[in-house]
Amino acid sequence: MKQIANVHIIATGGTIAGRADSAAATVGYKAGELTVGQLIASVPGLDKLANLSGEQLCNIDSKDMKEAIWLQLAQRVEEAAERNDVDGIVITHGTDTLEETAYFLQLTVKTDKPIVLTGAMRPATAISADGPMNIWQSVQVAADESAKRRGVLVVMNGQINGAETVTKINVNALEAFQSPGSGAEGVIVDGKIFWQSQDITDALSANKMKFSIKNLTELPKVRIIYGYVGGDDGLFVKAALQDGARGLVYAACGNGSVPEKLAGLLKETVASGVPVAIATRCGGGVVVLSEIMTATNGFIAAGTLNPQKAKILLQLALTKTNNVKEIQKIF
Ligand SMILES: NC(=O)C[C@H](N)C(=O)O
Repeated sequence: MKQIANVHIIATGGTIAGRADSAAATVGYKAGELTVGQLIASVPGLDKLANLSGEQLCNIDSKDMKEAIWLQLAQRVEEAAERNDVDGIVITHGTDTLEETAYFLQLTVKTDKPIVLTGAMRPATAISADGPMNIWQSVQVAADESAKRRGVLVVMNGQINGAETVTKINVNALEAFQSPGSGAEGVIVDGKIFWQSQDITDALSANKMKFSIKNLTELPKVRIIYGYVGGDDGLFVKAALQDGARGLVYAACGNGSVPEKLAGLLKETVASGVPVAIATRCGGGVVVLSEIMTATNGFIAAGTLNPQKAKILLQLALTKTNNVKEIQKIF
């Protein structure tokens, strides 16, 4: 008899575990209601795909995800990945902050086993709920040898995206997640996985790059400042600094376009020892800064990372060093 893989499911809540009063409701529901056991039971034949175990870490709407929960989750994922009787891990999660959790795990969890995050856009009680198929496909990816050494993956709506590139691009559609620029790593069609990217990492060197969170009880405070017309008075920069921010991410309107009025304050911020990463609100492209902005002013270019992911990398970089040049290298 063919051996099937062992997949451990960690449930955290979200719409995938959401319940509404009516089967037609896709908005007025409560996220984080079903338990991990109920989620597993809702997918017919899942036990034939893999030997399953499950745990409930929390049961929340992911708008309420906390960095303290990330620290617990990363530890639980790593512990599960170290077990000989676990071949892959699936994490069920709300979609609103799923990309952030995925990227945090990507930067912190040392393993070469598949780690897959999934969620749903329709609550579990809806007609044509997308959760069960997403769970099925996630377990399938987590159980597959070919998904090893690909970093943390997000499986939704038949697409497999990488944690670093994926972002939620639609608030209603089932195809809510995409990787602008790079595209999906793979797709799942008719129960088969088709990889579109051959981007397999060397697990040893990838793991060496990971940040250790073992002794952390909280992450350094980093705030995102959003760029927009009329938002150049520095109010939020000053408030963030007063509140003890150890780093800032500026979500510029374009490629590194810091308004003249704000540039002075941000330069002073860097000079005072608080690093500033420049990302973009554009949703695509690579932020590349001029020599003057990096070498002279000490700004950090976020590259392809969106502001919310640049924030996570800056937080973790700050656990190692405050040195702007070092942090520029990490980015
Ligand atoms: N589709 C979803 O999962 C949205 C929900 N608000 C959540 O992030 O938990």
